[in-house]
This record gives sequence, C-alpha cells and structure tokens, in this order.
Amino acid sequence: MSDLLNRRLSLLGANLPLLKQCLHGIERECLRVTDEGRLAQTPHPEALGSALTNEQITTDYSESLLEFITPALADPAKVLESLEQTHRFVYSKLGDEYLWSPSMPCTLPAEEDIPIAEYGTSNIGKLKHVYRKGLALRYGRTMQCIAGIHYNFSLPEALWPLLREAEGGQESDRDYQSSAYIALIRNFRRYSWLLMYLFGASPALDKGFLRGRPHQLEELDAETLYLPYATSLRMSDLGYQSNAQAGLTPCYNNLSSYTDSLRKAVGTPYPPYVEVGTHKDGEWVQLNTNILQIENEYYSNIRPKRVTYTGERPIQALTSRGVQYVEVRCLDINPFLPVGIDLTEARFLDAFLLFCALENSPQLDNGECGQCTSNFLTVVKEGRRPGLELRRDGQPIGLKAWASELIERIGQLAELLDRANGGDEHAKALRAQQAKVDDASLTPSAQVLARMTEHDESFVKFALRQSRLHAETFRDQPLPVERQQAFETLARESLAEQARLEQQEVGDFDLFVGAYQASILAISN
Ligand SMILES: Nc1ncnc2c1ncn2[C@@H]1O[C@H](COP(=O)(O)OP(=O)(O)OP(=O)(O)O)[C@@H](O)[C@H]1O
Ligand SMILES: N[C@@H](CCC(=O)O)C(=O)O
Ligand SMILES: N[C@@H](CS)C(=O)O
Repeated sequence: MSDLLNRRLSLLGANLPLLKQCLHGIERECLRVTDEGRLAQTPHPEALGSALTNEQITTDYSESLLEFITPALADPAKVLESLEQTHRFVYSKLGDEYLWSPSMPCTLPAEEDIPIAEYGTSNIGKLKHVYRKGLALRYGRTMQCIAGIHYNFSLPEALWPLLREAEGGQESDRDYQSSAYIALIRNFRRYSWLLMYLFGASPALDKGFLRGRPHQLEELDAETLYLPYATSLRMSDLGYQSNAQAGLTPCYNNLSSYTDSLRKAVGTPYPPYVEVGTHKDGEWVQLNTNILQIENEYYSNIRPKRVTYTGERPIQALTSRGVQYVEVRCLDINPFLPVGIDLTEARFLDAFLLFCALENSPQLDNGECGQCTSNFLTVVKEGRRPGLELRRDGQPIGLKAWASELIERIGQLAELLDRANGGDEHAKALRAQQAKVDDASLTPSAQVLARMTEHDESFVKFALRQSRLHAETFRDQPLPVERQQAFETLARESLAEQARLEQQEVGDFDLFVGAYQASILAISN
C-alpha cells in the first residue's frame, strides 16, 4: 500500500459523503435472434424508436445488434434497475425474437448477409452507416457482432480540488482531474487482467465465427471451439481486438499525449486502406483511408470520456473540457445473468476503479506497457490454468497470489464505500471475488464450460437455452403501465426527432464528411 494511497484513504475517510456521489452508467449490447437462435434479419423494431436519436435504445454495429444505455446514476442498484426495465420494455416489442445472452455471437449468416445498422437519410445518419461499412472492410462484419458490457464510472467532481490542495498540485482543477483519470487508466492497464479472470465469460465460441481462419483453439464438439482455461476469447486476438490497431496503444502519460495519439491515428493514411479508397462504384465504402476513420474506432479496453455536445467529436470534448468519466469496455456479458451484469460485479468494479484512481500510478514505460498487454492476453486465453504465472516488474508472479494481494488492497476502498453507504455490500462483493481466486471453478468462464458439458450441448445450444430462460423472466414481469408508456413516448419522440433532422438537414454529404474529418485536425492541445 503506497503512502499516497494511505493519505488519500484518510482524506476520503474524512469526507465519506463524497463516496456516495460516484456516478455509474451501463451500456449493454445484445443480438436479436430468431427462435432458432439465428441472427434476426428484420429491421430495428419501429416500436423501439429511432436508433439514431433514442438515447436509451439504439443499435451498435449491426441492425440486429441492440444497445441499451442507462442514465448516469449515483446508486448502481438504480442503474441495474433501469437496465432491467429497458430489457422488459424491449421484450414487449420483440415478437418471437430473443435477445442473445452471451457476448460471442449466434450462428451467423454469410458476411454480406449481416445487416449493417441504418440510421436514416440525415447526414449524421448516413455518416454512421458509412463508418460501419468501413468497419466491415477493415475488421469484417462477423467480429463486429460481438457484444459487450461497457461500465461507465466517475468520481465526484468535488473530490478533485480536495486532493489537489492536499497534494499541493499547481495545475488547474480541470487539468488535475484529467491527469487523475489518465493515472486511473494507467493503473487499469496494470491490473485489468484481474477483471478478465473474475468476469470473463467467453471461453467458447461457435465454429462458424472464425470463418475458416487459422486458430489455436480446441474442438469441444462439432460446432464449438474453446480453450480449456480461457476466460474471455472476446478480448483475445480472435475477438474484439484488431491487429491493424496493434501498434496504436496510445501513450497514457497525460491527456494531451492521449488525444495526440488518437488525432494522429485519425489523420494518418494506412496503406492497405488507401489501396481500397473511400469509394467503390461511386458508393462510399469508408469515411477515409486513415488508421482509424474516427476516434470511436479505437477499440481500447478503457476510454477517457467527456459527454459531447451535439455534433461535437469525442476528441474535441476532451481537449476543450477535460476528462469527466471513464468507459470500461472489456467486460463480457455474463450469460447466466438476465441483464449480463449484476450488483455484485458493479460493486466490485466500483472498488476496483477507485483503487485504480487513488493508488500511486507512475508513468508507463515501454517495458511495462508490453508487460500489461502480455498479462492481459495471457489471462484471456488461459487465466484459469493451475499455477499460471504473470509478470510484475519483470519478475514472474503467480496469478492467484497477485490477485489475492490486489483484492486485499482493494478491500480498503470497499471498506470506505461500505462506511459511506452503510452495510457491507462491497466487502461481500470482494469476498465473492476472492472465492473465485481460491476456486477457479466459480468463475463465469468455468461455469459456462461446466454447464455446456453438464447438458452435453454446443455453445449455441447453451446460449439459446439461456436466452430463452431470460426471455421468460422478462416476459413474466411486464412493466407497470406508466413505465411502459414512458418508454413508448420516448420511442415516439425519437422517431419524430429523426424525421425533424432529416427535414432540417440540408447540404451535400461529401462536404459534411469533409467537415467532420477536418473538425479535429485543426485542434491544438
Ligand atoms: N459523468 C458520468 N459518470 C459516469 N457515467 C456517465 C457519466 N456521463 C455519462 N455517463 C454514462 O456513459 C454512458 C454513455 O453512453 P453513450 O452510448 O450515450 O455515449 P458514448 O459511449 O460516448 O457513445 P458511443 O457508444 O456511440 O461511443 C451512459 O451509460 C451514461 O449514463
Ligand atoms: N461490440 C463491442 C463494442 C462496440 C463499440 O465499440 O462500442 C464490444 O464487444 O464491446
Ligand atoms: N460501437 C463500435 C461498432 S459500430 C464502434 O463504435 O466502433
């Protein structure tokens, strides 16, 4: 435990009400599938509103990949309640379709038959569609059908001036806050392998997902590939990672070096993409030929974030107003949980992220950067291997020993959170994680394999069974009338908003794309 963390714990202990003011928001993605577990080929249900303008229900990559977004709330229980209500509303409009329970996709049709999400005829709607055509070109539509949970988290803004004063920081409150979030991200890079071990839930996938690509997976049955000790194939090089971005790991020394790295990536042509060009047969096929079309394309495990104004780009918001929260993007959907995540996980994440924010966080040199990546990839592919060792400060260390030590250190933040909120929910959440460290069979990835073996079923059959189970739960609990009506009103209003945008928006799409691209090239930090 560093002196810095001890000092910060004391300061927090003297300001406990602040620990009730952290904000949490969840984004949950899931595929719409038929009752046979095949990808739905139907359009985004109109009863769910406009995917372009409905702030709670939209689509991610595919027309069949739903994304549910909760508001940012202080009580994670209320966030999960909001997410659960969205699921219940959606199920009231899905007809005979289901929400696919895990992260890895169902049996998919041919690449060209995976429908790319449509957002209408406004310029921003067309830009979102062309961006997705570019993703198809660059990474394939199949990979983009993977679904994740994104956990958004912020500490109370009032905390930062307190810390800055206590530590004699000379920078502005805004710069101190941004630096503190970048320091959180550096510690997240150091320790997020632990989240993969504890919450990874994608040890297996449908064989068709690989489209015949070479792999080192093992065959579980005729339709299923897996690795016996994997925790999250979704976060491995076979899943939501990309080799084209391998050299991209931005520098997390400070906010400007981070935004600089991204600005360079969205402004630097990438020869294989240049060869393809932005148009084919007169049709847009990608927004530009740069390493990243836009900053959203950088698939990092965690992102510094600032809520954007209408039409503003993420880098513009970060550069002008600093970091406001972090988006944790590496969490798998737990197929045993109706909404893919539960309160125990959320409470652990809160204590973990507070630990990352407040523990000493030196700059990452190249050696340590590589070590962080190597530890993460080792755990996603074989985190449950008995006796597995990782590397810390260049030395081997047993995963279980390091995990136990980390959980003990995180326990001090859990204790403060419990003192602030009353009860012992955070301490209980940590004990549940320690139990998984002591017995790997308790991890969700082990449970997925155990359940498939127990029922002698393929990944797809297991996932469909879970999807049907959760569908029943949601359909058996329709929303109270006033909540149902509130969702229906939101949907109607979003459709009207999209129609207004399409009537209002004038101007040439090519010029719109050019202006969008230019909007961040001119930014100076
Ligand atoms: N200050 C904050 N602290 C914690 N969470 C926040 C904060 N502000 C916003 N959020 C949450 O962050 C999430 C933002 O999700 P949303 O999809 O709207 O934006 P985005 O992730 O930037 O968009 P995209 O997914 O298109 O990149 C929401 O769940 C929201 O509740
Ligand atoms: N579907 C991706 C995230 C998509 C996006 O970049 O938002 C995931 O599995 O997390
Ligand atoms: N959400 C993913 C897929 S569209 C992205 O923004 O790249």
